[in-house]
Amino acid sequence: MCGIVGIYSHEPVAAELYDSLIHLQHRGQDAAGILTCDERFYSRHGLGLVREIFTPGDVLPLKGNIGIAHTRYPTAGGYSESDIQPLWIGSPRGIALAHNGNIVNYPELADEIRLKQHRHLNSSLDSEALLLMLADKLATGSYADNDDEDFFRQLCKAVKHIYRRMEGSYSIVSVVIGKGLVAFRDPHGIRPLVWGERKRKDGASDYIFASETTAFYALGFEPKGDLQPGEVAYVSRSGKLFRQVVEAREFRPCVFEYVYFARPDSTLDGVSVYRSRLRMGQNLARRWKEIHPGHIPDVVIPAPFTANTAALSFAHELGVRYSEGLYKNPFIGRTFIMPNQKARSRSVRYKLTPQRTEIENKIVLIVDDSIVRGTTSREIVKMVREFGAKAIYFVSTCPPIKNPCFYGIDIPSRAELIAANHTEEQIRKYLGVDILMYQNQEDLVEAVTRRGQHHIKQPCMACMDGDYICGNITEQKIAILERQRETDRRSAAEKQGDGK
Ligand SMILES: O=P(O)(O)OC[C@H]1O[C@H](OP(=O)(O)OP(=O)(O)O)[C@H](O)[C@@H]1O
Ligand SMILES: NC(=O)CC[C@H](N)C(=O)O
Ligand SMILES: [Mg+2]
Repeated sequence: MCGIVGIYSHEPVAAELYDSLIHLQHRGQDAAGILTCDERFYSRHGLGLVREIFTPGDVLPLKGNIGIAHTRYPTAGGYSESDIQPLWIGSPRGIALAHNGNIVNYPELADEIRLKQHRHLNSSLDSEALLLMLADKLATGSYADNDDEDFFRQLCKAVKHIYRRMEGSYSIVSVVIGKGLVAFRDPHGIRPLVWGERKRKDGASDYIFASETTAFYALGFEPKGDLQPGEVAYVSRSGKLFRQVVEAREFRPCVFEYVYFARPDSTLDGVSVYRSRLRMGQNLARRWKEIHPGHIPDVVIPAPFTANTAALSFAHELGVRYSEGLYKNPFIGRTFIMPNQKARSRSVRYKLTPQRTEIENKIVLIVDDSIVRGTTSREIVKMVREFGAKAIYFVSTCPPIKNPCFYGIDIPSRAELIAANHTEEQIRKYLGVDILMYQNQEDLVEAVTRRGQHHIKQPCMACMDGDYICGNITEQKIAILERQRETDRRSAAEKQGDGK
């Protein structure tokens, strides 16, 4: 679930792209890159966290008033330098691109590119196939010609072709040398893409397109909303904004953005992430009272950080004390998006410290946003037991995750999903808790859609209900995709000298 950003400004953009990446760090911790342009591209990238990769001395020489940046959480390919984004090519024109999402039919498209078009793919990234297809369709015309309307028409045709051929999820920011900044969102709107405007004193405007609104306030951009499913936006070199929906299909924004991925201060597709998490906690507490009326805990403790918001409303609804009984070291990153199981397991104990005063001799109810592999929950329960809890209840604001995601969350195989292979009773025993309760799917959707100016009828929750909106995901295809990602990851881990 990478973070992407593109900025068109009247001043150099590199520093603002860096600042945006800091505000999108929660979406990807593996690698990051910044690319700017004037008459040529300037780029800098590396493996690791944004602060580890760039020094001011790296960022300031990146010239130009237009640029894009990316923070990566891999869902395809490996973890090597060649898979870092933004990607760019020099012919035709000079086009660069950053991608959030995952292209399901990448293997077929890659074969076509290699075997039929005899073109070279320099990475194992699905995003590269998208870049080549976009470049191909923009190959006519010249960058000397200055007709922005003409270019936008050509761009819309190119993106429409991508919509017809590329199955999966993709929110894209791109720069075309000599032309300007481009952004588009797949026709189902699976991954988020928001935009903002900053009016200058001279009346001109700067524009930003990003995965989330998180950096807008700091950079002085006013949030203007979301790109619609199937919408293309273009800011020409002279600063004119063009927007057009070229092909909308059934809108299916990913529900897991609200559950876990997005930062709580973001508003995505008209719904406040923070408020949706409060409603998740409220709905879950109402069910708890219905299903387990005699089991009122002494204290409600979140599995920090993401679950904090839902735990707050859960405790409020139950009339029980909310307590930060597990302290999370803020300097350690998110566990779930770490690339391998060894790193994830090690990390839970390393970053969380139980507080005896909040746990000992108490009936503790732990709220987490999700139980995916069960790594976090099992480890936390052990820690809370060690600190003397009398009984432990565990609730998850996300229903059981039983199916792989092929649209941008790196859970591509059922083998690693605890709920795909175990009953709730088995999971309860595995976690070592007295009561385990999951949110149900209806209550989750209700929590996301209850308020806000939005058009969400049914979010994508394929990981819970198996309803895959695109990519012709059959049982046979699932098996192929599971094997393929497993091979990718294994070879990446071998290169890193690390087991899975
Ligand atoms: O069942 P698992 O595979 O362990 O995954 C689920 C856990 O991972 C995430 O936390 P994470 O530590 O990534 O980050 P957070 O601080 O945002 O909660 C999520 O919030 C759950 O706690
Ligand atoms: N999480 C994402 O959006 C990943 C984008 C792209 N598929 C990659 O692996 O880099
Ligand atoms: Mg967590």
